Amino acid sequence: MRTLTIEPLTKEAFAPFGDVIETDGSDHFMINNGSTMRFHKLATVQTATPEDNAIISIFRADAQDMPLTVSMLERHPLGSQAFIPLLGNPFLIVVAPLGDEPVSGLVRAFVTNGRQGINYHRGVWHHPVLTIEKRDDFLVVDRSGTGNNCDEHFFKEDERLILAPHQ
Ligand SMILES: NC(=O)N[C@@H](O)C(=O)O
Ligand code: NI
Repeated sequence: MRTLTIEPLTKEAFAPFGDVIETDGSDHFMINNGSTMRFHKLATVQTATPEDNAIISIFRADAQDMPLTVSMLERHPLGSQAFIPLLGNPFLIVVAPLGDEPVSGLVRAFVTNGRQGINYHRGVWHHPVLTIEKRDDFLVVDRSGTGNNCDEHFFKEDERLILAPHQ
């Protein structure tokens, strides 16, 4: 099984998968009579139909045992999904490009710097949220509406991958 190289998260590297939500290097302008800096339109919430809603949730996620065998990825065909860390901790991301199924050889892993969130675009294959801390809180912005919005793909045994952040 291939051990994933864990790349530092950057807007450029993550562009095929979605947006990086961060102040560093982002467009901004002053508002509120000069008392507030607005980092504007860092990501767009994607939905599928006019009846859909963009909703805001909090995920309190417990750490997976590491090293982790990545045996599955999921995608949300009807909407984007954003994870914004509430406690300032780095977290791990495992993604694969759009397609009918994730391609094991194209799976990539990233680690955030604690000041970054991400917004998976519609249909981007990703692993369910992966903390580095024992437990961590995320603000999550995603789509609510009718129909199935979560496809899961389970890799064949020889396609599975290893995520080993502490080595
Ligand atoms: N199932 C759910 O709401 N969470 C996943 O989509 C995830 O990416 O963690
Ligand atoms: Ni998801």
